[in-house]
Amino acid sequence: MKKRLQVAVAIIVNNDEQVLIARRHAHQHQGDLWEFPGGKREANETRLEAVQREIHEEVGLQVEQAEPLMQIIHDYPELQVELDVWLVSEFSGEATGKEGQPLVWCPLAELSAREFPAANMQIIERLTNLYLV
Ligand SMILES: Nc1nc2c([nH]c(=O)n2[C@@H]2O[C@H](COP(=O)(O)OP(=O)(O)OP(=O)(O)O)[C@@H](O)[C@H]2O)c(=O)[nH]1
Ligand SMILES: [Mg+2]
Repeated sequence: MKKRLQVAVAIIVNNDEQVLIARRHAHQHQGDLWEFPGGKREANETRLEAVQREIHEEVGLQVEQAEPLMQIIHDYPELQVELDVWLVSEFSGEATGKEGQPLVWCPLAELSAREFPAANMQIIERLTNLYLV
């Protein structure tokens, strides 16, 4: 059986309609691609706690309020991921790459020009519709 990972990811949009993206390290799964910050949910954690913890650990922001946006199950050849995608409506702090990863506030209109893992395609489509229509 393939491994299945539950992954909490955050769509963090600022007042200039830019979304926070990070570049995955070369050695990671789906390396060198852009991602929305987040990571694997731990046992004993709710989905909301997972996204709050991951965002604090990876980019140093406090998630003050977030709403579930969508869930995506995607099969990579080597593993299956369940992306639990949150739209962060309120946050505080300054974003920094706590794990040495490059961070960019990317204008929503330019998201589709970046390379993301295949599982992210539906998210990009959804965001484009939400904000640019
Ligand atoms: N964070 C994040 N992971 C994603 C995205 N899209 C996607 O397919 N993934 C996949 O989700 C899985 C888990 O994410 P992760 O590597 O961030 O997990 P993590 O922060 O707990 O990493 P760690 O194992 O180094 O502690 C990876 O296999 C990654 O390729 C995305 O937009 N953001
Ligand atoms: Mg991560």
